[in-house]
Amino acid sequence: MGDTVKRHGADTQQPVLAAKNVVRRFGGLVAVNNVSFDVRAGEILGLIGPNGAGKTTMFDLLAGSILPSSGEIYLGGVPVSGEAAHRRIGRGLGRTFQIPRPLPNLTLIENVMLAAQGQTGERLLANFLTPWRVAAEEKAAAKKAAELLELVSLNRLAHEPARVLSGGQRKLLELARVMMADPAIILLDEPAAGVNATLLEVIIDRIRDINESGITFLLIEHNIDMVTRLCHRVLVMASGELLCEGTADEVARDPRVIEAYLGGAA
Ligand SMILES: Nc1ncnc2c1ncn2[C@@H]1O[C@H](COP(=O)(O)OP(=O)(O)OP(=O)(O)O)[C@@H](O)[C@H]1O
Repeated sequence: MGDTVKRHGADTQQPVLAAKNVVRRFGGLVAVNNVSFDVRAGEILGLIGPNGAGKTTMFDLLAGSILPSSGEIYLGGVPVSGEAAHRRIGRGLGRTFQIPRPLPNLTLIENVMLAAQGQTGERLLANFLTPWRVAAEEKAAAKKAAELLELVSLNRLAHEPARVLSGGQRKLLELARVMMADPAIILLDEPAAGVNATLLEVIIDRIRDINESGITFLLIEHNIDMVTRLCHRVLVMASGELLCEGTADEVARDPRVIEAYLGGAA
């Protein structure tokens, strides 16, 4: 796990992840407008809002794929706004994408192993000088990858090429891949999109299990049933701004939220 962020129970006062007055402009468009929020250790926080609200831009800012025009992002209390995405992964931030793209011809287990952080085998000189250490690390990574595939209910397919997977199974594989780096918090981008009803239940159960093991989640999701069942708290964005926050039931009844969705649909 990253040094910066501890799993919940270690320090419940400090938010795992925080945005303070974050602004992101694309030319004249303000995609994220002065947004502030905390993600508390151990929670599953939902991020919802109509199309174009700024949710994906917010994820890109949190993960470090893009930098804010102003404002600050904190990971475990440490300011990280200027840090590259891979540094934030090292600090305990994991992220999945709406459309996962595993390497189709590699097996599931190989795909998960590829996500391992800082393997000695990646460094040529170390590989040459300490081959026994590389072999031991590879064995440990294979064991961990197998356990993670079991955790996401894909162990049966561990030695199949990733190309055989359905869209929903790719989401589960993506979850296993992200877990390989021992994240403290995982940003999930639309885990329910394009997933059939049976697999959706598996995904909900697995996210719940992983959360109960101590990992915090922030998830963008349009499937309100999933949000209601999983999220302890929900943030609503519209037109780049944070409109309100509360439980799923509270925000669903909020007239500003209803208005934002009706406006977006018009
Ligand atoms: N790279 C970019 N260049 C210019 N405009 C962008 C860029 N990325 C996003 N935008 C604009 O920023 C606004 C917010 O987009 P964003 O994708 O963050 O919304 P969203 O809430 O994730 O929407 P959806 O639910 O449809 O994915 C939109 O008006 C979008 O067109």
